[in-house]
Amino acid sequence: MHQPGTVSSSLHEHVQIGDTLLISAPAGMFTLDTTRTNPVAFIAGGIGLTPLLSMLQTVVKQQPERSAQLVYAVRDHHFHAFAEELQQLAAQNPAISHTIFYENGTEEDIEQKHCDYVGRITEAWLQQHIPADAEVYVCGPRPFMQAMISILLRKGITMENIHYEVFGPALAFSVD
Ligand SMILES: NC(=O)C1=CN([C@@H]2O[C@H](COP(=O)(O)OP(=O)(O)OC[C@H]3O[C@@H](n4cnc5c(N)ncnc54)[C@H](O)[C@@H]3O)[C@@H](O)[C@H]2O)C=CC1
Repeated sequence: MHQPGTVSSSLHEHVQIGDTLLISAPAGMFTLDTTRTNPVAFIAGGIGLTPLLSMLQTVVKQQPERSAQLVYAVRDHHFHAFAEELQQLAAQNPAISHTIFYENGTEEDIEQKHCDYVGRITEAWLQQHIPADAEVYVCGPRPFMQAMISILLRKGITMENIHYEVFGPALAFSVD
């Protein structure tokens, strides 16, 4: 069987607590463009939330006036990451909004304000809530990104304003 994640597997198998590691600074293309001032939307699926939360924190620090929204799709409350951080970030920053979708949620989850909607992010919701002039960052499982980017393109947002990150080879990635 193919072993996924060469680096993570090696870390799990060989590195011990207390070991000293030589690491380089982070690098990559999936970074927030803070020269832009148009509204920014972060669309996260599952653990794809992690880089987007970091970008949202950067908006708060460096562009507090910039309108920013986080849309987060996750299976249910067991998988809901950084719930408190997100609540606090949104509560302390009027320019930020966040919307949570629980794929397998219940009406009780909505009543208890764990999530806003039950089910996946819908085309109708994105069409209505993502501003046409938004800069959009998408990160999640491949089928999720394909679905989200296809909707954004149908909405008229151009690829120039859509940013996404595929973990591993990007060869199989295409949109409708
Ligand atoms: N950018 C990347 O390359 C990323 C890759 N992954 C990989 O994806 C796999 C699953 O990651 P999990 O965090 O467990 O995510 P997951 O499988 O729990 O999915 C998260 C949410 O995405 C939504 N979703 C999934 N497929 C969809 C589709 N076809 N259309 C619309 N919405 C959809 C659902 O609301 C679901 O609850 C892992 O192997 C992970 O490594 C995860 C995040 C980022």
